[in-house]
Amino acid sequence: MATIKIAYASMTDNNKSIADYLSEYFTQKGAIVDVSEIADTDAEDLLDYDIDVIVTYTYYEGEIPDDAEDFFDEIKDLELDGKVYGVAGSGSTDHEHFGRAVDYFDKAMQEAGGKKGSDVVKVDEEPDDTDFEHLKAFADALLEA
Ligand SMILES: Cc1cc2nc3c(=O)[nH]c(=O)nc-3n(C[C@H](O)[C@H](O)[C@H](O)COP(=O)(O)O)c2cc1C
Repeated sequence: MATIKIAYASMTDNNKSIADYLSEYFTQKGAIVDVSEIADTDAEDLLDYDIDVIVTYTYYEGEIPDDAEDFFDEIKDLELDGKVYGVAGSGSTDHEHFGRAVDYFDKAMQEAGGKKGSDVVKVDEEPDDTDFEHLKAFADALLEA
């Protein structure tokens, strides 16, 4: 049975909805899921699970959220050694750098030696039914990676 960590950053709950959806879906599929806010998570915790999922908003002009900065920096010191990961997140297409924090985390996890189990998923503001379909495919790809 796969163990999965979902670490998320969210101010107005769009990314919390994504994390909650993924948590429910993985649980339905028989995985053991642990969900926490990035601000309360040590990056080293990622080493304890079979699959790591990061869910984040993007802030300022395409930046990592303040509450995710420490966690992001800690990822650089990890040796993920082929561990499967995926990154998703809600941003806003009203901004020039739509969902860029998602790409930053994806790159950091890859550079730390993670195995990308799915393409990233970016959501425009609140997730709708189409987004949930994309998130389901994202979750399935991670389980199969
Ligand atoms: C001041 C500010 C700056 C933002 N900058 C960006 C940005 O550069 N790129 C982006 O995709 N979204 C940007 N956003 C939009 C948020 O990432 C988006 O609303 C997201 O859904 C918030 O997620 P949350 O509800 O989980 O907090 C910005 C929002 C605010 C309030």
